[in-house]
Formats: sequence, C-alpha cells, structure tokens
Amino acid sequence: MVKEARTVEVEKVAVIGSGNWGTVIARILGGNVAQQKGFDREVKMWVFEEMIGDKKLTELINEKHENVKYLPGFKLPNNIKAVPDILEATKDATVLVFVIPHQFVREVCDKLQGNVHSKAKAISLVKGFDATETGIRPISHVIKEALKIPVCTLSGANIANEIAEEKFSETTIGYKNLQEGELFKRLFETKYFKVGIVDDVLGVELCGALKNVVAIGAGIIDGLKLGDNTKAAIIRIGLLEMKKYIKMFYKGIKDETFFESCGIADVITTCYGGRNRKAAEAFVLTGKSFDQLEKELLNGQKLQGTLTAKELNTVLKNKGLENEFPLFTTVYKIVFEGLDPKKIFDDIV
Ligand SMILES: NC(=O)c1ccc[n+]([C@@H]2O[C@H](COP(=O)([O-])OP(=O)(O)OC[C@H]3O[C@@H](n4cnc5c(N)ncnc54)[C@H](O)[C@@H]3O)[C@@H](O)[C@H]2O)c1
Ligand SMILES: O=P(O)(O)OC[C@H](O)CO
Repeated sequence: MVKEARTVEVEKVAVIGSGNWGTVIARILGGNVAQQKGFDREVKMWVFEEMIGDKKLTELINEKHENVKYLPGFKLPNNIKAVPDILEATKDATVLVFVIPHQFVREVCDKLQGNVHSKAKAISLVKGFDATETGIRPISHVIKEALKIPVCTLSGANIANEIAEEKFSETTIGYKNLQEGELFKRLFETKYFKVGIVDDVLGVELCGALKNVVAIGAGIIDGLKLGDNTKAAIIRIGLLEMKKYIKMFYKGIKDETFFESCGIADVITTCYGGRNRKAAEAFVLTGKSFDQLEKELLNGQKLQGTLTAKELNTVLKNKGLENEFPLFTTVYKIVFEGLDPKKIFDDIV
C-alpha cells in the first residue's frame, strides 16, 4: 500500500543546524518559502549557541542577518530567525531539515523525541553515520526511529561557499514517497541549485557519508604532491569501494544513484575543494594532528571524514573485511595508526 505524503495546507520549515552548509541552506529556504505558495513565511534556524566576543551568536544573526561565524559576508533573508532552543525552533514545524555534523544527531533527536508535529516529515542533509557500540547506522534511520516520521535525504556535489556565491550546482534528493520528493524539490531548488530526485533514500545518503573518507585519501595525495592521474585513481578506487560497501550492507540501492550528483559528482568535488581534503593535505605537509588542524583551519567547522574512517574501520575489522576495502582501511591506518602516507598505494595496487 502506498502511504499518503504528510502534506499540510501550509508547511512550516525549521532548519536544525547553522554551520557553513546549514546557513547556506537556510538562506535558500528563506528565499523559497517567501516566493512559493503553501509555506509559512518564517524559517526558524536552530543554532548551537556560542559566544562571539561578548555577544550570543543567535543575537548577532538576528541583528545583522548574517551568520558572522559560519558564513561571514553573506546576508540572510529577514524571514530567517535564529533560535537557541531546539524545541522552540521546531515547535509547529511540519518540515524538519537536519543539517548538523553527524556526531550530534542522536543527541538532538533525543531532545526532539515526542515533541514533533503529528504531520512532520524530515529531510537529512547530514553526511555521516551514527556510530553505536554494535556498528554504524544511517542517519535517516536514526531520525525515523526516534521521531517516527518519514525521512528523505539530500546530498550532492555541494561545497557550501560556492552555493552561497550562487555558482551553479546540482544536488540529489532521495525519496520513498514521490509526493514528498516533489515537495522537497520545490522547497530546495533555485536557478543555481538544481535538484534531481531519485527513489533511493539510502543510496543518496550513504554516498555522502562515505565520500568523506575518499576525500581524506585525496588530500593525502595532494600533500604528497602526486599528480592529477593519481588523484583520478583515488577517485575511481574510492567510488568503487563506496559502491561495494553500500551494496554489501544495504538492500534496494540503485546503480543509477552513483551517477547522480550525490555519487560521482560529489566524490570529484570533495576530492578537489572540500575541507576534509584540505585538512588531509595539511596533515601530510605539517605532521600536525587532525584535531589541531581542524581548530587551526576551520574556525569551528567540523571534519567528518576522519571520524567516519574510524567508525567504518570498526565495522570492517569486526567483520574481517579490511582487505576487501584497501583504500578505506589504508586511510584509517594513516590517520589513526601512524602508517606512513607514502604507503597509501601499498595495499591498493
Ligand atoms: N560545509 C559544506 O560544504 C557541506 C556541504 C554538504 C554537506 N555538508 C554536511 O552538512 C552537515 C553540517 O555541516 P555544516 O557545514 O553545516 O557544519 P560546520 O562543520 O560548518 O559547523 C559545525 C556546526 O556544529 C555545531 N556544533 C558544535 N558543537 C555542537 C554540538 N555539541 N551539538 C550540535 N551542534 C554542534 C556548530 O555550532 C556548527 O554549527 C555535515 O554532515 C556536513 O558533512 C557540509
Ligand atoms: O568540506 P567537506 O569535505 O566537508 O565537503 C563538503 C561537501 O560535502 C562537498 O559536497
């Protein structure tokens, strides 16, 4: 039986997260809800509160209409309201947009449990897994189980700052219910942010989670000053390992998904322009730890690739599969076990 989508007459949108991507997305959504029928004009954006000098970040965002820490230099529409309390930010919302680093999702879901609108639906833009003692779970499953609501996913070749500059990009939304997929496409699409929709919630999300490990590999290649051919090899091998892992552990994943923006395109962009790549290059060049580099290079933004490499390795090790995923395994060993970066291809070729 096909379930009806949880649409209401007027959809009220809340953005859960206000980092670099969270703020760019809030900016897009603020613009779109003001122009489209069927949406409440205000978008609340949950902010993990912090002090900037002697002022709260939420106060600064609401006064200046700019996220001075995570997206400086770009004005937000006036209909975006920064809110420090998660329950107040999501009160009455029928659309919950999750865009926070993966390690914080469970904590946020715990707070939201039993407190969401009866017709609420979610879309996860998070790239990562939820790690438990027994393994790793897709973030969409965590949200669905905690809040008992349907969850779509959005992922793509989407470096936040480039989209803030309104440079043309594509993205992919994974849906289970077509009506919800179409609703989210209407909500997110702009002239410069083109949305493709596919009937593959997990395929979209898992590509986004795993590509962050490949990005670390690409940064190591850049740090070693190997060339474009080598980078292309990492991209190809990385994409193959992503596909193999996803198909090995999850059912119903579509081959075509790997050719959407969330697949091949995201691996390419992340291996050239992402924060994981940048930090891994600096790791090779400076010998500093990733924790230190995250602090020095990212001003509060978070790396996802190192944590994901570790979480993934626990699964591979427990299942005796390390040899079947030599790139994922080697990246883990370089980052966490002191393996010489120059040995990156030793187990691959
Ligand atoms: N930045 C990009 O270009 C980009 C693009 C696509 C997808 N993504 C994905 O979007 C997700 C969010 O990334 P981002 O770039 O918006 O964030 P970010 O890395 O720029 O910022 C980190 C955010 O985490 C918040 N934070 C810190 N401690 C917290 C805590 N204990 N609980 C909750 N929040 C806390 C900070 O306030 C900040 O908003 C990630 O999964 C990322 O992989 C990022
Ligand atoms: O900056 P990164 O490495 O977190 O990657 C950003 C986006 O995921 C690229 O699509």
